[in-house]
Amino acid sequence: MESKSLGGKSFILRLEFNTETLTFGHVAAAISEAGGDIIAIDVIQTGRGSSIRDLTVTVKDSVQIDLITEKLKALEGLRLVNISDRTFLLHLGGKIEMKPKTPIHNRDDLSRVYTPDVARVCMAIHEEPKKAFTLTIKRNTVAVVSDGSAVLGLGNIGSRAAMPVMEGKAMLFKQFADVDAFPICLDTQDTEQIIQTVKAIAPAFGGINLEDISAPRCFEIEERLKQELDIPVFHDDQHGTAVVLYAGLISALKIVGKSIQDVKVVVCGIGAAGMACSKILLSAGVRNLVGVDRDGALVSTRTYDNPSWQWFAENSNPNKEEGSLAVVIAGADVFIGVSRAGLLKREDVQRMAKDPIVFAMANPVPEVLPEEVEDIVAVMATGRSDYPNQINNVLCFPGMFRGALDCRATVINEEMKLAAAEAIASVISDDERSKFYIIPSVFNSDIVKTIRDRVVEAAIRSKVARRIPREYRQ
Ligand SMILES: NC(=O)C1=CN([C@@H]2O[C@H](COP(=O)(O)OP(=O)(O)OC[C@H]3O[C@@H](n4cnc5c(N)ncnc54)[C@H](O)[C@@H]3O)[C@@H](O)[C@H]2O)C=CC1
Ligand SMILES: CC(=O)C(=O)O
Ligand SMILES: [Mg+2]
Repeated sequence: MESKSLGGKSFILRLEFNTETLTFGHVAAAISEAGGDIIAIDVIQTGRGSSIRDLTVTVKDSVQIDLITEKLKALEGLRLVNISDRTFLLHLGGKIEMKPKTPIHNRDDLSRVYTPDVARVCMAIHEEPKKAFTLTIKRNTVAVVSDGSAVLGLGNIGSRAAMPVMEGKAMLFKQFADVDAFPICLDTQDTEQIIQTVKAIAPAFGGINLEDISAPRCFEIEERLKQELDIPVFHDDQHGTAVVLYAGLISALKIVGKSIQDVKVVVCGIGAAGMACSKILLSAGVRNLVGVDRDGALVSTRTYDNPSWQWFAENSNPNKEEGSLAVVIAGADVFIGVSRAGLLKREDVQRMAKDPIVFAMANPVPEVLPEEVEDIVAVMATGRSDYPNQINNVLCFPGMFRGALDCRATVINEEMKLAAAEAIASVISDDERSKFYIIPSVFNSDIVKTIRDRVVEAAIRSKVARRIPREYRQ
């Protein structure tokens, strides 16, 4: 994978230099010539004739870090003490921790939080199981469950390697919605074992967020768990992505002045995300939607072993278009990529209809990088945090679960998903909307609350709420 497309990186260089033979200007010039930007300087130690400094340097391409190192090593009087990758530093020891809500100072405290007094609380729950929601962490917890089979667009990298993403999701849950989420990476990719394991851990949780489990197993796992558990089960890559995509597309279509019924949409990658994004668009009125996977367009003149593809072929592609992405992209108004890096070429975009909308949402590297096509697209979005228009399920899942937990919903249903999409779309006014601002940022202070409120209202309306939050009580 090309380092450039993984985005800018920042490193901390610890340098010791002889201040009698070398000025800081020499050091800064060497870094700049090799393509680095110094964004912070910390003086660690100064002594007679020498100085130790930490320089935080950003580079666009990791090749530049080698150039910087070479240039610095060539400077007489300078010692490169250490290089640290800031991203790895941030991951040292993991990104999250658990903290007690009250301190335990003495034996009396100990008796109450633990044995003997805890037994009375246990028995209260035993007698009335729904008290688990008031007397345990259940009312605020979500399990982020993965089997490591489709981690971002990195593929089947396994459960250990999936942990940094799941910790990241847990972190986002807490930071944006104050939900206590637990990363749970399972050492099995067997559908039945995953279902049974999630069922077995469910008592501790108010909701289950399935993450990065590949299609088609993810469909059965989610369906079965929805039927067999009484707490919301939500496959984020399917529904979180579809909700945000739908909100983004409504907004982008306003920019180009096209209507959802009239556009040709090509979805590349009919896996978990592609299937759900397509379903939401078909139910929103898209008539001409063509799905493309490894063997080209899914079309009803062919038969598929994968039942979800068979359904897809029978419910899309009305003109029975066949061929590769490069073929079916002709005349498309919208490209939605939820597949792999680099699959969409500039020549493909040139063959799209006037004012093309390109949502290249594969992570970490999109189907096409914005800089490759920005001069020929009307609206461009990616799933990443380092470009404008981030279409990413992070905009949905914190507010969605905040709402579902607050009303103790038994499920997350279609009404709640639609409410979340409308909430996201409502945060940007027509005056604010532009080709670089079709979707609110996850840092928009209104986003989680707006989604949460609409989700609670939808859950109450559709009778899946077990608790009516105070502000909705008559
Ligand atoms: N921006 C966002 O919020 C999200 C982005 N994604 C991204 O979407 C991608 C897919 O994720 P999932 O649906 O969870 O994985 P998945 O494994 O369920 O689906 C991926 C699909 O892409 C297909 N594919 C692979 N190579 C292809 C090719 N050369 N041409 C056409 N199709 C090809 C696979 O056959 C599969 O059907 C990943 O890159 C992921 O990071 C997923 C969820 C959310
Ligand atoms: C954003 C996300 O969930 C993914 O790329 O898989
Ligand atoms: Mg994911």
